[in-house]
Amino acid sequence: MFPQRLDSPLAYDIAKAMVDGFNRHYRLFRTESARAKHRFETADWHGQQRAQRERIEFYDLRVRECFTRLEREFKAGALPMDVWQQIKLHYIGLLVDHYQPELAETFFNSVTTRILHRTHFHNDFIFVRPAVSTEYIENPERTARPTYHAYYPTRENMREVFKQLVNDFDLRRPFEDLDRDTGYVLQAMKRRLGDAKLRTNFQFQVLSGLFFRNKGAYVVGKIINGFTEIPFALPILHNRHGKLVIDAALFGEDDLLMLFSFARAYFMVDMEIPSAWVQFLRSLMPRKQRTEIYNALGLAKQGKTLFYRDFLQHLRYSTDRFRIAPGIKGMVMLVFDLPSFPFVFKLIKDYFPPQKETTREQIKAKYLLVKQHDRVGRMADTLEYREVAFPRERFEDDLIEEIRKFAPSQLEISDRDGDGHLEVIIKHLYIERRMIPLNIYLQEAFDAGPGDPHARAQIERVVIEYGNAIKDLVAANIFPGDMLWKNFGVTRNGKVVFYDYDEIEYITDCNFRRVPEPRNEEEEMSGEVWYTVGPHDVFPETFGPFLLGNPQVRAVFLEHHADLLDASFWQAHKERIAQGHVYDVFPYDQKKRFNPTDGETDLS
Ligand SMILES: Nc1ncnc2c1ncn2[C@@H]1O[C@H](COP(=O)(O)OP(=O)(O)OP(=O)(O)O)[C@@H](O)[C@H]1O
Repeated sequence: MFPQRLDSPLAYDIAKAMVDGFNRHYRLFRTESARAKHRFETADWHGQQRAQRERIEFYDLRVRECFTRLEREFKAGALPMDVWQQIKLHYIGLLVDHYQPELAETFFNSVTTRILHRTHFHNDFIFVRPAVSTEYIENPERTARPTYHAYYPTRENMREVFKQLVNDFDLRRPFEDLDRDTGYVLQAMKRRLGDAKLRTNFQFQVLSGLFFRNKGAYVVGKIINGFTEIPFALPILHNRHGKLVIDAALFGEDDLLMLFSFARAYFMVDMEIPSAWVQFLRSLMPRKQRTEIYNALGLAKQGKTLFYRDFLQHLRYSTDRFRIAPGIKGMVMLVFDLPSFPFVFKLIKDYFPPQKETTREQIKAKYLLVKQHDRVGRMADTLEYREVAFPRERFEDDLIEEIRKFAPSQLEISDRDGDGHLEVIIKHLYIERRMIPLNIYLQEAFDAGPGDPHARAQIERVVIEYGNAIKDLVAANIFPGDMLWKNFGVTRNGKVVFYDYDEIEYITDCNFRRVPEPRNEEEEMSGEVWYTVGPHDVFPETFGPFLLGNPQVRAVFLEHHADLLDASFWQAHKERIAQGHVYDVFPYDQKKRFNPTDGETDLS
């Protein structure tokens, strides 16, 4: 019921305290993101990675701070519900001219859901749906930086305009040869545009801030010509002499999707009006959900909120049932999915078989490590949720039985909100993109038979990709622990991504060893491991028997990735990382680089 009067003197003060709490959060978040430019200019790669990691924590810290303030100053937990309703209305009022209203609404939800009882998690008290529009928000001040700039080159001045576009980012480090790089970019653009006539509206629209991640900075924009729009991104890197170079020109939605993939670390971008950035980015990648774009921009809580809204909407408009996910069941994770929805839901089992010496806390710590680490396009991002309620009638009975058997502590079946509908409530779960498990993918190709050329090509491509995935992980200082095919998935665009995190370790914590020579015949003939093995010892030459049973797989693997079976490969990279080296990992095809010998090479 809508209150006729806002008559609680406390309600405004509380709403104001919450907006202040959010503003403080966004100010800190933005400052940290803006500092990425300086870190890039000064080649502070460790600092960049540290900041990427630490920024993820900011949100929860600010929510906790705000919650504590409300409890201390206003005894928020004891307030009657009509006051809470007024708080929401005041809060909406305070957001009328706000530049990040959607994020502020999410912040409100994060704070209030810590205080209110679950039965009040509806639109009267929290923002189940958004209330304040994010359309057409602009900062009217003349000095404010707009979301994007438009440039209108002609054929004659294209080179000059393009150089201006790059110089407008005001990078405080010289380019080695911007004129040369401009030539590369314009050539690539010409190839892309073909002999299309330049229309009167021909222009470049470019987001006004650079996107920073690891050792790269990216210009992101689009070319508009008549009715055609071509998205583009230009990676800027340091070359081996510490000078800046434009390393490639990426055109089209597919290349941008790779750059903004869910399997990479979040970008650092200085944004005043994030919704306007999201809108622009969506125009470049219409197939990418808004939730994933917010995630890629480091606004992961907003991504989470939108994901949940999209998920509820999907549930309402679908009829299929949650089921045990296809593939080999996990020993520590219980995985289920909804066939019509492209994500999987993972919960940690209550007990594990003896070979898995781990605990719920350790597994959570590994998932957190992946969230905070550079995922280099090879580890899926996860969204973590607590107390998720699903309609009971949408669950298959054998899935319920499975959860009851392996994770009873995580399961509640009840009608908590008293609306007459039974719900399955899962205490803690991770949600991540569904992929085709690599073992299933390979099996399908094996089943097609060695005479099928398409299947053979598929096996070859995916085995090479698998080795590349492991090498990218190595570059990011990650040892996957368990490298079996079943722990990797194949994405929509054919990339191989790792998703089983419970055994990962830092490469620098592992001890890569050769299997010692047997000292006598008895040891030699022994089918058992006869040498002593420390807790962090890894014997790469023993990977083969588990992975390479199939002759075609074996041949392809040995041709491209035999080094992975050699302890010295791992040990050498471990040493370089330990010395402080940060490897380049390119979020685009190496073939697209203008000058592949520039800078360092990656591991492949
Ligand atoms: N993102 C995903 N997409 C598709 N299927 C998945 C995904 N994540 C997990 N699965 C399926 O669930 C199974 C178990 O998942 P996962 O490997 O994470 O569990 P685990 O308990 O850690 O496994 P292990 O027993 O190897 O330690 C996988 O083998 C796969 O079949």
